[in-house]
Amino acid sequence: MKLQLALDLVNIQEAIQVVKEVEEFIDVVEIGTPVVINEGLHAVKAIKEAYPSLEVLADLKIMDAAGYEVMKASEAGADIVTILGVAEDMSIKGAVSEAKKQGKQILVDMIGIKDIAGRAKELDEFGVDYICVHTGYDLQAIGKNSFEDLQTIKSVVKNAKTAVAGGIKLSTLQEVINAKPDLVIVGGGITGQDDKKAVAAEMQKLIKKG
Ligand SMILES: O=C([C@H](O)CO)[C@H](O)[C@H](O)COP(=O)(O)O
Repeated sequence: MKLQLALDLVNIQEAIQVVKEVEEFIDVVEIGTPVVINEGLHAVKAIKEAYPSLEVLADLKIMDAAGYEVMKASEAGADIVTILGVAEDMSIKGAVSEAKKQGKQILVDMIGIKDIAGRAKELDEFGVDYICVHTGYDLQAIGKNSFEDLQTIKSVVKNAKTAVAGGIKLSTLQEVINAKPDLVIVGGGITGQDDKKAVAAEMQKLIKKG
């Protein structure tokens, strides 16, 4: 099980600084969608250059022009690129095909999907690397989480790795770990804390313990 740090509300310099604090406790750094919107793929390039030993995920949440966008993110240094599960099958297949060509991975974000089990089964057949259940900020605001959806994808996905994101905190991490996802994504649960290093260290400890 890997720990991914999601960076959403920072600029490039702040991102580099946050990663410096928690580098030893994380496996993947996510350049979040708001950062890509503000800074472009330069943010992906800067983080990969600063931390070449960490995997970098570009949270593009691709909806169309998938092959092209995966190619550009890959050129910037992304190891994993995200596409939305609601995208057309053709777009998902295009993303997978380009990622394979580039030696990269595709994570499908299931945000906004109603039939989680049905779509996860289809996506699993397309050869995506990760299927990620995700409660975005707007639904977190009304108290939702993705813990039940994680159980759902765990029960139907046979090939892809599973991931979970959305409002995970130190206090809720054990519940997530119990469902055994391959990747746990944490943003504000680390970046919003005064002692980011201590929280990330504790999270890594819990993940290693299982
Ligand atoms: O993908 C995300 C969100 O849509 C904003 O881009 C976040 O990275 C993801 O939700 C993880 O962040 P937290 O919810 O703060 O843990």
